[in-house]
Amino acid sequence: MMQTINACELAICLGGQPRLQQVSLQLHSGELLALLGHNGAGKSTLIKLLLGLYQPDSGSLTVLGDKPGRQPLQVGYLPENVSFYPQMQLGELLQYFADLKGINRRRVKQLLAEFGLQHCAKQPLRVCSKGERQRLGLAQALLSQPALLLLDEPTVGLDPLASTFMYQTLQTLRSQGCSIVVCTHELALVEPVLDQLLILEHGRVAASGTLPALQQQAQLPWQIRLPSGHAWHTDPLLAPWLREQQLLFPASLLPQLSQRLTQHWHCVDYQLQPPDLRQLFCHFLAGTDARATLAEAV
Ligand SMILES: Nc1ncnc2c1ncn2[C@@H]1O[C@H](COP(=O)(O)OP(=O)(O)OP(=O)(O)O)[C@@H](O)[C@H]1O
Repeated sequence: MMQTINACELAICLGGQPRLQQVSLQLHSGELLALLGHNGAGKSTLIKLLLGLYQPDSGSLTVLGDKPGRQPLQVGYLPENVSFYPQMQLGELLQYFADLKGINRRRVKQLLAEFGLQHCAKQPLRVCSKGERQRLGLAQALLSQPALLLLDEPTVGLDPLASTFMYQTLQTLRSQGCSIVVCTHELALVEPVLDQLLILEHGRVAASGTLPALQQQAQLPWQIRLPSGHAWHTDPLLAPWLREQQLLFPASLLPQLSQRLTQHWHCVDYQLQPPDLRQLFCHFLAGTDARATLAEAV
């Protein structure tokens, strides 16, 4: 698998303050990285480094085997607050971006159709809905069929259907070999599609790796929801972990408990739930003040 991003010990100061420190990250082709962190953690700053808009003060960074910013057509970008010329028509604007990148009209038509934007192609941007503008934003990022897509909070303000559509699109792109970095607070939406996670806390890496690796590392309790109609409390092996209709236990006990359920109780219809991304996020950012309230709610 080709390495799309190779970042080693990146650091940058902005406005006289360290904004990123010792940030390392490797991403391969066809992988999706969820870039998470509290507001002001440094997510957008990292994206700007990947685009070559900022230069690191120290550390090394290659994007598609090159210095960042050297292959603009290979990198698609959807900024956080995308604003387009309000008086331009949606289709006209996509064509304008295509012309800037030297891309032909067929691709513009194809993207308008793919993103369900044909009906509003002749509408000025100022009357287009947030969802239509965001789909346009993604379409412009995909004009040149980039190998790497960088998305900064792509679903802010979108309704649940539009957000789901956005993540389905990302999943398709990923399966076609596109590498994706998505910066988001929509943990439930990104969880099923991510390959890797990078959680930033005040510019430093609070956690990074795959979801199973972080689930292992966090050592948060796992849950098994049990079916009703059994006297679970009579089992000396299960009883210590029983809370109403569920077992809450350390991951290391999973083989033992699941064996007990299947062999002793002949129970196979239990639901196993490892810690989810929201719980992991709170766990790894537990020291961050704003996170404390959130952690209590989980
Ligand atoms: N050009 C700049 N000059 C000075 N400070 C900056 C600059 N760009 C970003 N910062 C500061 O660096 C910190 C990280 O900002 P950044 O935009 O990367 O955070 P973020 O994680 O994307 O936040 P959010 O989730 O709120 O979008 C913030 O404190 C921000 O004010």
